[in-house]
Amino acid sequence: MSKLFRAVIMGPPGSGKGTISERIAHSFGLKHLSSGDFVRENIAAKTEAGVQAKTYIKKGLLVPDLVMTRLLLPRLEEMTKYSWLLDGFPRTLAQAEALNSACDLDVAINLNIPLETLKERLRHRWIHPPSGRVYNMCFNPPRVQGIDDITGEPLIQQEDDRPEALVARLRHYKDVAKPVIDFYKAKGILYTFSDTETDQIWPNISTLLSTKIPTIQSDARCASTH
Ligand SMILES: Nc1ccn([C@H]2C[C@H](O)[C@@H](COP(=O)(O)OP(=O)(O)OP(=O)(O)O)O2)c(=O)n1
Ligand SMILES: Nc1nc2c(ncn2[C@@H]2O[C@H](COP(=O)(O)OP(=O)(O)O)[C@@H](O)[C@H]2O)c(=O)[nH]1
Repeated sequence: MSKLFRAVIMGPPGSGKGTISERIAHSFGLKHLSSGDFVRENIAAKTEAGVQAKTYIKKGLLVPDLVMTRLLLPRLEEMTKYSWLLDGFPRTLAQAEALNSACDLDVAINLNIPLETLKERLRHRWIHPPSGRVYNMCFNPPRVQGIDDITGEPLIQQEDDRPEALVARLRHYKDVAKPVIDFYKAKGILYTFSDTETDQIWPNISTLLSTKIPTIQSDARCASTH
C-alpha cells in the first residue's frame, strides 16, 4: 500500500495558489483543501468558529490562529484516507506548528512572484464569492463578462485586491510568511518556484510532484472539491 501524500502551497495574494492547486488536484488526484473555502463554509453554516471568523474578515483582518486551527484541524481529521494539498493554511508560524503536530507533510510549495505581476493580476481578478471560483479577465476570463460560468450569478472584485491595499497586504504577508518558510526549509521540504507566469511554473511543479507521488493509492484518489 503506497503512502498518502500531504502538501501545502504558500505564496502572496495573487501568486496563483488557487490556480495551481486546481491543476495539481486535477493531474495528481489529490484533494484540494482551500482554507478560504472552509472559512466561508463555516461562516455560512454559522458554526461557532465561523461566527468568530466573520468578525475579523469583515474588518479585513486575518482570523486569529486559535480560531483558524479550531476550524481547520477537524476537517483534516476527516481526510485521513486521502492525499491532499492544503491552500491558504498555514499563514503563520503558530498555524504551521499546529499543523505539524497533527500530520507529517511531504512537500511545501512556495510561490515567489514579482510584486508588479501580483498587482497586475489582482487588478483583473474577479471572484464568485459563494463558490470561491476565481477568474482573471485576461488569463482565464468567464464565458460572459462579469458572470459566473456555472451559476450565472454576478462576479465581484474584492476591495483588498485594489493596488493601494495590495502593497500593505504584501508587506504583512512577507512578515508572517518568513518564519513559516524558514520552518519548512529547516525540515527540508521547501520547494520555491519563481516566475511571472503560472504556465512556466507549472511544468516544474508537475515534475517535482511526479517524483514525490510515484503511485497514489487508487482508492485514495478523488476529484477536486471544486
Ligand atoms: N489561514 C487563513 C486562511 C484564511 N483566512 C481568512 C482571511 C481571508 O480573507 C479569508 C479568505 O481566505 P482566502 O485564502 O480564500 O482569500 P484571500 O483573498 O485572503 O487570499 P489570496 O488573496 O491569497 O487568494 O479567510 C485567514 O484568516 N487565515
Ligand atoms: N495573467 C496571469 N494571470 C494569472 C496567472 N496565474 C493565475 N492568474 C490569475 O491571477 C489571479 C490570482 O490567482 P489565484 O490562483 O487566485 O492566486 P492566489 O491568491 O494565490 O490563490 C487570478 O485571477 C488568476 O486567474 C498567470 O500566469 N498569468
